[in-house]
Amino acid sequence: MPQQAFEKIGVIGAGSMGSNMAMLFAENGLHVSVFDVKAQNIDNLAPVFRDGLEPELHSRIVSYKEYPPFLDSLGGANVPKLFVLSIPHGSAADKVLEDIDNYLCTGDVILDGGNEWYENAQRRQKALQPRGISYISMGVSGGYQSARRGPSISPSGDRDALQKVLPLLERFAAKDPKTGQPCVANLGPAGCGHYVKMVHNGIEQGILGIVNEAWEIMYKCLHIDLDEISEIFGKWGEEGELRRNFLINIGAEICGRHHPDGPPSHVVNEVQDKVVQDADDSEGTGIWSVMEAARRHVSAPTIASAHFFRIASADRAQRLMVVHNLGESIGAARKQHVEDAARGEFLEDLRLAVYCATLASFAQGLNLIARASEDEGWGVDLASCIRIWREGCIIRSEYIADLLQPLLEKEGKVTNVLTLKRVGEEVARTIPALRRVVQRTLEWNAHIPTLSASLEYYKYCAGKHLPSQFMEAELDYFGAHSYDKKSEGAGEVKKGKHHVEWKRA
Ligand SMILES: NC(=O)C1=CN([C@@H]2O[C@H](COP(=O)(O)OP(=O)(O)OC[C@H]3O[C@@H](n4cnc5c(N)ncnc54)[C@H](OP(=O)(O)O)[C@@H]3O)[C@@H](O)[C@H]2O)C=CC1
Ligand SMILES: O=C(CO)[C@H](O)[C@H](O)COP(=O)(O)O
Repeated sequence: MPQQAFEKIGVIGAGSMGSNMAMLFAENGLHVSVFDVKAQNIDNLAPVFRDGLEPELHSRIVSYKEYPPFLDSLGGANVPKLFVLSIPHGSAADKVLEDIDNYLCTGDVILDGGNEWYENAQRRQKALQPRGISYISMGVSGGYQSARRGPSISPSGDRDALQKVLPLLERFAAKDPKTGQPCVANLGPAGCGHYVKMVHNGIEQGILGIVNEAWEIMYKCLHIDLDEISEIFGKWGEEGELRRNFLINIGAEICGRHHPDGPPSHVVNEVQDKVVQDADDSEGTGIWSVMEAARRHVSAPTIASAHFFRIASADRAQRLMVVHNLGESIGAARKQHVEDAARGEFLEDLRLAVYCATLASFAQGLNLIARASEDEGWGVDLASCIRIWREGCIIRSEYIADLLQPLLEKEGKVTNVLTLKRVGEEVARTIPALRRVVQRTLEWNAHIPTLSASLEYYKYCAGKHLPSQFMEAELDYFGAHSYDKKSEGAGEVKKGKHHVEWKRA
């Protein structure tokens, strides 16, 4: 029997995501109650909702500074309620669940829309399930603009509860402009929705690094002015391999944005070169993606290099001490003179290099999801991940989605995206451009941790004879770690059978 759909939703956490989702829920026919721990945050919402919503919807959202009236507005302690949490990861959600515990009852559904560590989500789901309360691990992507207009959503958890809320989430989610399909899918059991969102952010971190490096090469090395870079990014984002690539599209807008008042100046030029959200622990997904890749033995150097670059960027004061110690020239990108004709050719190489490296970031992320899904028995469908990332999210990239979705749908279970024939053809077609860009920009001393790591990734993944032959011998020399012999074929991922007494102890 179909369950009665919810008519009300309680949004807990009225920050940039929560407040915008509240308005979108109101537009999707729900009565919305909003709560935040800080009274000031609730006071700040009044003008936001007044200006952001059509007048006839104003009465659909009511904000609360205390839990009891907030929870009563949703029906109180004995009526099944729908919540969405949009708060920082970690202890905040545990505190919320503790605070509202007396009001929770069988049939309640809690959508955790934060960037949560998947094991926290699994723990909460396990604790609430015996009481008939469904905790849904719900990745939400696309930043606050998408929270307002339609995000990409990766929910997972109790199947019946998800069945009940999926029609609402399908209305709420971004729609693929090609097919009109909502960018949401039930990804599997508890925790994996947050895992997929974590990896989305890992891939995002890789692409942010790649685009960042392309920007420096154009701006600092080739001395292209920002308005022209805006046009270049604009063209890249219109057609070809980078079409409708969100981070390229917004790169065009960022480079073209001038201060409206005063003498002409670009906003991006006043931005300090620090990315701090990993280092101040406000965001965990980048860190966890790197940890998970290492823990599950999945090679993900594009994602990891972008991450370590960000960490080094965060503490500018410490960096300046290193600059003082090592000298300025070591870390400074150098200006180059490139003839006009050669410049066009180089920019085309750069465009393809950005694509080739972006494909590496996707491959690494998908391989990580595949491995985690296998380890945990989640059964995550990689094609569904690509489908829900087609619109509304930060890593949306039409060409890559058009390439990967049909391949993954056809193949079903894939453990390594680089083994797919069409992906191989794409890498073969574009890696020469990536190689040329890395080669030249290395000479220019540009910062290219992510581009160069992506090149090396392809090189070692496609290496028939790796120098690790020598590494294995060294490991055997000092650690008696033993090795497999070439004559024995590929063998398993297991300790070898042979040891040589290289030197007596
Ligand atoms: N910003 C983005 O682009 C995206 C963010 N996310 C995730 O969504 C979640 C919310 O992000 P965002 O809106 O950007 O963050 P904000 O900091 O803007 O909002 C979080 C809100 O939750 C409040 N809060 C903190 N602790 C509690 C609590 N225990 N109970 C109730 N409210 C609480 C905060 O109050 P206070 O002001 O006191 O801190 C704040 O108002 C995070 O998990 C984030 O990682 C997901 C996708 C995109
Ligand atoms: O979740 C997000 C987008 O999807 C948030 O924007 C988040 O802040 C991204 O952080 P990071 O780049 O550190 O992963």
